[in-house]
Amino acid sequence: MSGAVADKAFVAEPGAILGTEARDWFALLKPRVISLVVFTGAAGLVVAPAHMNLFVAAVAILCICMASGAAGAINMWYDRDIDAIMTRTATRPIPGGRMPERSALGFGVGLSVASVVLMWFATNALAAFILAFSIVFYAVIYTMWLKRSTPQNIVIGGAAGAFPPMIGWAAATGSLDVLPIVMFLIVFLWTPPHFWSLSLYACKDYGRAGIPMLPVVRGARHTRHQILIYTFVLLAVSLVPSWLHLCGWIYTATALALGLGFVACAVAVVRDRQDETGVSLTNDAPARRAFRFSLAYLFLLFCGLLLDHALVVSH
Ligand code: HEM
Ligand SMILES: CC(C)=CCC/C(C)=C/CC/C(C)=C/COP(=O)(O)OP(=O)(O)O
Repeated sequence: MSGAVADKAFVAEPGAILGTEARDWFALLKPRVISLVVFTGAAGLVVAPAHMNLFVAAVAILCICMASGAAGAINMWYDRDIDAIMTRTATRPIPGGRMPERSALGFGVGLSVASVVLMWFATNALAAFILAFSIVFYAVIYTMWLKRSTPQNIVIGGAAGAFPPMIGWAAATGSLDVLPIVMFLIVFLWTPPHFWSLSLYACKDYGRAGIPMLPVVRGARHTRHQILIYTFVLLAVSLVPSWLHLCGWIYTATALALGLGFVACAVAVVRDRQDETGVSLTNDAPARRAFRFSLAYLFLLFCGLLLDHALVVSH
């Protein structure tokens, strides 16, 4: 969509109250998504072997929050044309006509710069560098390039959302180690089954918007099998910290139980009743369940890691 067209679409409501505007700025940050992103970043910071000043730790977590929100705002600015087409995203602040596109871009870029500078001053150059790289990875490499060009978009682009545990660890220690790299790999391998479960039932939306998501390009049957493969690999990689004796039994039991639960969800997705083209005859009930489970999986796995760190590893 050209700037002129989008600007015409923006009609400032004369009676707009501050509450409505604040809600739109907030929505631009994709707050529910960043809550989990920030939690994984905080987990990386907490399990790192360093005694960090509480105030500095809080500032570092705030920087991850600002950066992921900023990247989300730039994503919404760039994707305003396709967001207007998809039912799920049509009421977002820009396609909904409640925010001028340039304001969203300025907000995203300003917040990005502020988050990186603040992280550098508060912690160290390594954490600030990975933070900046994550913003560029999500806002430019995923959003502006991969998302519209390849069905592997979220496999590669998923790296953006996997960096926060490394950022948290780097903020605390000024360096990296095996555990934050494995935490990166866990989020990286979790992203495809997380997103492809949703894309199975949001497939029509993506098709109409011309986004080459896997079920649109390769079909639902292929996507179901890919989900199953990734959950198996995720289960194996989630146990690496146990094999390397970086975690204790609480983490191992959590990873095993959650991993088997995720595999069971994926098996149900593969076995869903389908027509001859692989399209679900159950309104994608198993895929919807797998998506919900993916959110619980990542949250609880990192809870297990934190609990393990508090009760087992540090004693
Ligand atoms: C490229 C990678 C990813 C893609 C393409 C993706 C895509 C999506 C999409 C399309 C939704 C639905 C949002 C909606 O209904 O408006 C969603 C929801 C969600 N995603 Fe992801 N996601 C990715 C990575 C991540 C990461 C790394 C995290 C956190 C670590 C995450 C956490 C969440 C959460 C918490 C929700 C639920 C939001 C809600 O309830 O509205 N996602 N994701
Ligand atoms: C520290 C830092 C900068 C981290 C970045 C973390 C982050 C925001 C990861 C991406 C998660 C996400 C919402 C992807 C969906 O994008 P989409 O455009 O495919 O989804 P949409 O259709 O809902 O807009």
